[in-house]
Amino acid sequence: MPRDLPPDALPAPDNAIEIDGLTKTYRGRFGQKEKRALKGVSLSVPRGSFFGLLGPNGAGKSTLINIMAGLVTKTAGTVRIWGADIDRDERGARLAIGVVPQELNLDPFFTPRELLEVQAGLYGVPKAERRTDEILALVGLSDKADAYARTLSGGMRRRLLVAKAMVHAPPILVLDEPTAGVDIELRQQLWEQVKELNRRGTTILLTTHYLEEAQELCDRIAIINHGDVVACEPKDTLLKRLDNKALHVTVREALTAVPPALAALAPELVEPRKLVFRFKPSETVMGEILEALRRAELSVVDLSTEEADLEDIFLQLTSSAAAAGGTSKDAARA
Ligand SMILES: Nc1ncnc2c1ncn2[C@@H]1O[C@H](COP(=O)(O)OP(=O)(O)OP(=O)(O)O)[C@@H](O)[C@H]1O
Repeated sequence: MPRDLPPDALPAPDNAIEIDGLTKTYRGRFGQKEKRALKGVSLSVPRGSFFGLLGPNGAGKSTLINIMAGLVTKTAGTVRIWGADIDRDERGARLAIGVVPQELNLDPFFTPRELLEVQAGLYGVPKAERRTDEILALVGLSDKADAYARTLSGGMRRRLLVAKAMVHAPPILVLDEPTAGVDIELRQQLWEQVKELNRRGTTILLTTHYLEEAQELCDRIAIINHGDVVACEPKDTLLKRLDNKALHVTVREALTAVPPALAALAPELVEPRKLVFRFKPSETVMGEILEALRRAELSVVDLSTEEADLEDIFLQLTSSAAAAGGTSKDAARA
């Protein structure tokens, strides 16, 4: 694929990716029913963001990524990548994006250096502009530059795929479940490298099942379920959505029932000396609970709080979408 403009010479749009009303229906074959994998997805990925696309198995994440990568044909809707419409300027869209696929599909008889050189050739990157050694260093594979790919560990292969997606210096990097099967240490290394790319300005779109990773890495998160977007917000807004906190209190006195003075707060007596108060921080301040405990003449021995995390939100949103028959807007408003 010849390349006219280095991606950094392209005008920088506000949104690295803009998806509007995207639908995909896989035709049923061999008597199977057709499958609506995407049901009118609209999403914007701001330039420079670290964007997480979360969803359970079969939600439609790979379909979405494969449409962006030009591997799957959409049924309807528009997709603009770095300002290039995938229907009208397919090449512009392809040049602006580097995709790290889920499968470790590498030619075993190429070395990392050869692989990156071949890939650079495919994208028409002139020899003088190739950054093979720099990219290998960035993904921590300098010392394996001349080893056959088949001798690399799973984690190294994964990092090589990241390197391969970067040879044409795309301003957007898409990672489809990049840490599946990668051990914890290598996962951390990979994340550090991807974070560094993001700090240097690359927009990252990541799909993952690991909620805690999305929580740690991403600044914006979209949740997709049954082909619908059920949430798309800055991470902090999403985390604030669950207005729920739990206060765990250990008291000196052994209780057999919740004292009447606490009844209005409806705590749960989980053990004779342990009470759990669930409350909405927007409505109840913790001081009110402590004051009620004092009125009930209980001596507090220990206190700890528990905040909602992304996992809670994820479960809440995906289950409410299922209950609502999977309609995105209703679920997102719920
Ligand atoms: N080529 C295909 N033909 C028919 N149905 C398909 C095809 N590819 C995907 N599907 C279906 O479309 C839906 C979305 O699949 P997709 O792979 O996009 O989900 P996903 O969110 O990426 O899941 P996973 O995390 O398991 O990869 C699923 O129900 C899947 O079975």
